[in-house]
Amino acid sequence: MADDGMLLNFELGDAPLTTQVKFKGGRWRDRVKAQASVKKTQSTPQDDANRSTKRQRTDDGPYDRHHKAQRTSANGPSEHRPPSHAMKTGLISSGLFTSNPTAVTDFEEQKQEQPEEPAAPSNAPLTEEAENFLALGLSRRLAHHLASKLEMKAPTAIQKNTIPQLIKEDSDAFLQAETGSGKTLAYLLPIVQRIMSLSVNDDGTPKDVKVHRNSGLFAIILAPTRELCKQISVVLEKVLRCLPWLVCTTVMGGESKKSEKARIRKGANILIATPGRLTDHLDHTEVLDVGTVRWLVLDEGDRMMEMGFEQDIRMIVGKIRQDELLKKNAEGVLLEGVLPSRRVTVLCSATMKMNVQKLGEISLEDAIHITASKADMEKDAETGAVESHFSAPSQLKQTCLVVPAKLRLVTLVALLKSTFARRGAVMKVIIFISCADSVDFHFDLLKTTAPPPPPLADVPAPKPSPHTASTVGPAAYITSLATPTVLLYKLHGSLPQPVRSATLQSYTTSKEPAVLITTDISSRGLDVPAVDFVIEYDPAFAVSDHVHRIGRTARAGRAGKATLFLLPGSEEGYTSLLGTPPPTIQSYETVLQKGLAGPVNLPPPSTSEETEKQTWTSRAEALQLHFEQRLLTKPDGDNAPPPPKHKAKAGKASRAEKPKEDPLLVAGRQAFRSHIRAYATHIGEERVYFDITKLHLGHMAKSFGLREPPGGIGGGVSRRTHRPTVKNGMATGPGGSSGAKSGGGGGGGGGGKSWDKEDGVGVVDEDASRRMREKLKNLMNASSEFNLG
Ligand SMILES: Nc1ncnc2c1ncn2[C@@H]1O[C@H](COP(=O)(O)OP(=O)(O)OP(=O)(O)O)[C@@H](O)[C@H]1O
Repeated sequence: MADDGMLLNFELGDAPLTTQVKFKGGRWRDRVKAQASVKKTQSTPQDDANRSTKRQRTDDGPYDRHHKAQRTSANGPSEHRPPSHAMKTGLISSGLFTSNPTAVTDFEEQKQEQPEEPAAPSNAPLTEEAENFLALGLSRRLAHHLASKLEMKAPTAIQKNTIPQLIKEDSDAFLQAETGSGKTLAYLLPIVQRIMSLSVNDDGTPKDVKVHRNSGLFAIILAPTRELCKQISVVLEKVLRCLPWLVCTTVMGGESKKSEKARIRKGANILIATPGRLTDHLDHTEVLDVGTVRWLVLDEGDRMMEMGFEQDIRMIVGKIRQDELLKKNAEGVLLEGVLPSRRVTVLCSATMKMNVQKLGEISLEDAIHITASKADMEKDAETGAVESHFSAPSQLKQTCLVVPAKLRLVTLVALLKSTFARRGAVMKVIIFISCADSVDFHFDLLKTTAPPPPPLADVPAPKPSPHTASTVGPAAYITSLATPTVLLYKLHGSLPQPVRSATLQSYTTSKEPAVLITTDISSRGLDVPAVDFVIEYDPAFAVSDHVHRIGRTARAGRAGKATLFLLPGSEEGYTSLLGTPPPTIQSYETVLQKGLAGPVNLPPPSTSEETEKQTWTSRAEALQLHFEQRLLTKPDGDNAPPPPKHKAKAGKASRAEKPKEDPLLVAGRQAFRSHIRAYATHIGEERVYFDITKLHLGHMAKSFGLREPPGGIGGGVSRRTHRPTVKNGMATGPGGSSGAKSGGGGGGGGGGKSWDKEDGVGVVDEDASRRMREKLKNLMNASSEFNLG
């Protein structure tokens, strides 16, 4: 799974936490009844078995772990609500609205600070009267093709500043502009224009020189993910339709190397590649000649560095330089005057960090910094410094939802339900989740378990694609009378490439409202223009990733909304990093009230009178209870029968005879573990907001439909009382074996240095965290970039 091989240096223990449930409100008799019933419902037969087994494991250390107390509400919503339906029927598993930490933000005060007027789009194309592609130096043929076939009549600001520069000058360039501002065409159009000029005069008449696919490879474009490579190649193919003698091709992990070799042999003028696969071809595909390469574009350069492609990029740059020197003598005549006399490197990113500067040092020489705003460019040229411009498109409406951990899942459902309440208002949503296991789990949880409706006699049923059978399905819970069908999609780096491509294609072209649940694999460059709403259910590992994630909406001047889920307390401080104006902070109660104003379709169907009478709080409780019960259902649909008491106490022997668990429960536990591990990989500067020691694991487990946190997060490692020794970068010490793998409930605790927290949760040091983050990202985003085959 996605986090295989993750090494942890903290111990959260696998002992179950007993959830302290306090019921408030209603009659005391109801409270006592509910308390008694929760004890009964919380203690499932399976839990009993687990607990008794764990108590016998003396090597696991104490299991009565102390958790940091969070600020709890003195008068949460439950204070004034009537006893809910679930309470009356004795079905409560634990108080959803009790013992929750309260937000530190003053919502009322914050509301008043918000500007009333929506901002004008900052990444839209300019007006036709002000600018056009002809004036920027593109040929009539190309400009006409853009206007007539691609409906692009005027450039965007970054295109306006980049195209003339790259057509006239041969200096390296660093393009930095907001997400969705048209950077792809900003670097593609000048390259195509100059290659075209080899064989066509300015007035459109042909030259004597005939350029064709075998004339040489003139440009290489590197991108971090296969999805992005594919997307760039689609855009380029559309542009090249007016110049059919020019050819582009792609090489990327997950595709057949044999067919890639065959395409290279046939000849191409522009190559789009992932760095790993290109270095592989440079090593093994003799026919790949990079001696004529005049442009090297590094799209999403910072991401490539984060993903550990530095060595590959060094190798590619070195190889092009070396072959360039050899080639100059042989074919200099053909290229002279029209193509750049030297290799031009173009770096491209919406965000810039130190690692991009490093990338610049590897590949750029005297690069000019091109941004969408001339004022920024002039300032940078004056000061000689390249400033970080981290901003989201101004028309993008950002909100933060401060949700206590226990209420996260029901709030997500309520948010989606109200999003699709009006037909056609929102067509495409993306939900970002921290790791692949959690994506899998939420996809399975939120999709319907009902069989598909029988096909109508006179309408042939559409043939389901074998590639999307496990990644696309109709959603449950979030549909409404107005929007009876919402399709759910999942996408992450652990899926096979054909599945990834087919899923993305199906999501992009879906005519039904669609929700894509995904990891950061979809955060960079992905251009699905119709995305109206981005939900960051788990915050990004770094604020720059947040900028890219929310940038999947509000593209090219369109409107868009983004909502970030935060936990009450220190996470709220994260909003200070999110630019100006800061996002509006919303209360989860508003979302729940709106989303659960009407009944949620939960089996078994209740009478309409019964569901109509429910309040939003009781609907939320019923929904949470429903999720928890789904996880406790045996695969055959029955609830697990209680095992005989003697078996529960029988220690090891009983483990072999455990009743079969629901796959959803197994997935929920795995998702929880991976999520907690992923949480520890927030970058150092932001860990003050995302402090793993402040997470309430019991509450967080509830958001995975679990009644208690599963074991095995740093499993098998005893509580540390003194520092482990560090060997070869791996921590060893009591209970932790160097190099042991985590995951699947077992595992070890290598990889870190400090274990200095009283509560047994080790602090992850910066270096270990970086390694973990890299590893996680690699696994999430480009797992098979490194498994070329
Ligand atoms: N001149 C233009 N007129 C109209 N639409 C345009 C123009 N240029 C680009 N677009 C559209 O804008 C959208 C965003 O373009 P692109 O993907 O190149 O943005 P980007 O700046 O690379 O974004 P990101 O940083 O998120 O990768 C695309 O759908 C593209 O078709």
